[in-house]
Amino acid sequence: MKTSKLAIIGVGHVGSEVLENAALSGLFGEIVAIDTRSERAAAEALDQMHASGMLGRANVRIYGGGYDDIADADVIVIAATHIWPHGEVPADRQALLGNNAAIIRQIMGDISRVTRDAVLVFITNPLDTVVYIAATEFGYPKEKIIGTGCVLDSSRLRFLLGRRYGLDPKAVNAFMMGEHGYTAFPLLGSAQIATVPYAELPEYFGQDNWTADEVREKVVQAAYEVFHPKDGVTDAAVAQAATEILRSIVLDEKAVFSAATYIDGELGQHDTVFSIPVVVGANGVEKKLPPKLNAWEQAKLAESAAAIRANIDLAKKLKQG
Ligand SMILES: NC(=O)c1ccc[n+]([C@@H]2O[C@H](COP(=O)([O-])OP(=O)(O)OC[C@H]3O[C@@H](n4cnc5c(N)ncnc54)[C@H](O)[C@@H]3O)[C@@H](O)[C@H]2O)c1
Repeated sequence: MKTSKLAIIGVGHVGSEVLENAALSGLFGEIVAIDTRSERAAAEALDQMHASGMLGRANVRIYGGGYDDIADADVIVIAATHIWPHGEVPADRQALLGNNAAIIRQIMGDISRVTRDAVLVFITNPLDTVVYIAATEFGYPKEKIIGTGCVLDSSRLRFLLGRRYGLDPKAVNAFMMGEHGYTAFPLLGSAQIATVPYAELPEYFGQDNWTADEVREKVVQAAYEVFHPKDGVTDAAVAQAATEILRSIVLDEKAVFSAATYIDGELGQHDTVFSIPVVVGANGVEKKLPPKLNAWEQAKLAESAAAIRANIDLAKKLKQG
C-alpha cells in the first residue's frame, strides 16, 4: 500500500518547522527534504529520524533528497528563500522578489520536469507574486497551486479578536483576504462569534469594537511583533497554517481557508493571485468562495489588487531581464 508522500523544498526556519509538524502529524509515511544546502536538508531529516526510537513518534521515512525523489510526491511545500548576508532579512516582503523570483522559477522548472500531479503549497514571499509565477509560467494545473497567504493572517485575526473578548480564537469565525502583506484586510462585514455579527458584539461584551481600519492595522503589525525580536523570522504559526492545508489535502477534508489562489474573474479581478476563502481537498483548490464585500472591503480589495499587480509586473520585467 502506498502511504502519502510529502516533499519540502527549502528547509530553513520555516521548512524545518513544517518538517517537524508533518513528522508528528501521522499524515505521511515518507517525507523528503530538499535544499540547495543539501547537507543541511539531510541533517534536518536525520534529526527527525533520531526521534523515531521514541514511543510518541511514528516510524516515518524522512531523508534529504533531490527532484528525482519527488516524482511520486502527493504534496510539495515550497519554503525556499534567498539567504541574506548576516541574516538581515528585509521587513518588507516585496523586497524579497528580486532574488526569490529566480529561485521560484528554478524550483518550478525542476518540479514540473518530474510531476504535474502533486499539490503545491507555497510559503515563500512575496507570497502572492510567487504563487502567480508558479501558476502562470509552467503549465502546471492552477488548482493544484496554493499559497498559505491569508491563512496565517486569518489566524492572527482570530487570535486578536479572541483575546479582546476573552474567547478561544476558534470561536471567532472571521477571515482576512487580499495580499499576504501590508494591504491584507479583514472581512468584518461577515465576521461573527457564534450567531452574533461583529457589529453587534458590543451589546454582548460591553465594550466598543475596534474599527475595520484598527483591526486591519493590528493584524498586519502582528507579524512584526514576532519578526523583529526573532531576527527576521516568523516560523511557528505559518508552519501550522501549512500543516492544516496539508491535512485537508491528504485527508480530502474540504476545509475552508483564506488561501492564495489564481484569480480569473472572481470579484471583478483578472489574471492575478490573492487570498479568498477556498475549499481545499485532495485535488487542491476545489472551489472558490468569493465573499460579498461591503464598500470598505471593496475599496481595500482595490488597494490590495493594485499592490499585487505592481509586484507581478515587476516579476515579469525581471523575467525579461
Ligand atoms: N507566507 C507566510 O505567511 C510566511 C511566513 C513566514 C515566512 N515566510 C517566508 O518563508 C520563506 C522561508 O523563510 P525562512 O525563515 O525559513 O528562511 P531561511 O533563510 O531560514 O530558509 C530558507 C531556506 O531556503 C533554502 N534555499 C534557498 N534557495 C533554494 C533553492 N533554490 N532550492 C532549495 N532551497 C533553497 C536555503 O538554503 C534555506 O535553507 C521566506 O520567503 C519567508 O519570507 C512566509
